[in-house]
Amino acid sequence: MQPDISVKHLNKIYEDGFQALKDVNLEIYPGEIFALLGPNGAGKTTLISIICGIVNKSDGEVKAAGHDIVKQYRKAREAIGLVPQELNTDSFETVWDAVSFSRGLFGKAPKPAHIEKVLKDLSLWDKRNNRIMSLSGGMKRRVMIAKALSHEPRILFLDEPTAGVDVELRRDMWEMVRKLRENGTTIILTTHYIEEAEEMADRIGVIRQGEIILVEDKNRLMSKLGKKELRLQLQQKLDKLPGELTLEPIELSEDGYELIYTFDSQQQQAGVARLLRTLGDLDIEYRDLQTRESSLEEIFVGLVHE
Ligand SMILES: Nc1ncnc2c1ncn2[C@@H]1O[C@H](COP(=O)(O)OP(=O)(O)OP(=O)(O)O)[C@@H](O)[C@H]1O
Repeated sequence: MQPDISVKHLNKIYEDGFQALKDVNLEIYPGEIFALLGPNGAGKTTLISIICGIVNKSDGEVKAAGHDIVKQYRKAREAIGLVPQELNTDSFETVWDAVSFSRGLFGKAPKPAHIEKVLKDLSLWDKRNNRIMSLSGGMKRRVMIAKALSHEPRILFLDEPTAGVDVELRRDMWEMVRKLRENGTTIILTTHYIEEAEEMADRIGVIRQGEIILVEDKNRLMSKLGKKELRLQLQQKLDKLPGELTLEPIELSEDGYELIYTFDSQQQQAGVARLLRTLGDLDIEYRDLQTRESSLEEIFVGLVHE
């Protein structure tokens, strides 16, 4: 399958000499939801801006929908809708006019039926005659998405789509993004909210200091890098960890009443079974046990701070 976005050996050095992207390689396929994660200043916006033709690359090759973003600028740009981080919504225009106008900017002939569909999909139809400045923050965000979809792009970039929005609206946005994907749109989003990536993404890319350090299917990432923790509450206090247990990644709590065993999700069964057998052999009794899985957040923090 031909990727919708293809980035090869991309570098970006800003005029002041700062290298914001270092040999970035990335492919994103039709119909995916791809989440780009990275700490502040990692290069997420720079990467998106280059793909969308807003910032010039230093070198490398970037294609959108099979079109080179420099040599076939128009075609590449036409395939992309961008919802930027900064919302520009002080407009006196009505929702309908603003969204229709955006379509015109791409040189596309008016298509009221499409604008109507976009507004309905985004629950903006009732507001079509309202001025944008009179809308709530959440509605304004939807207008930004409607504008980005006005020219029927197959790829949608969302830069921090839910920054600063409340939990309810965030859930609404997630629902909406899923609906767009069902209609065949490829979606690339950057986010600080790991929960957002965990909830929505099919694949996750992690960028740190301008380098893509990992691209992985979300579920595989969680099972590959996720850790599990087993906590055992002991019947009797232990003064120190018995020698038989020191080979395992196991700790004794300060008060001596709890054993904490951390293991990779993949080695789960063998390790836990062995541990429980050893405890039995040593006559160490426990009265309760709990397990906990690490979240994507913990995996992410581990990755970017390595
Ligand atoms: N025009 C510019 N000139 C010089 N350096 C820049 C310019 N724009 C961005 N940078 C630097 O490039 C790096 C990457 O910035 P970028 O905005 O791409 O990061 P980001 O991952 O999107 O961060 P955030 O999550 O904070 O939005 C930062 O160190 C930033 O200061």
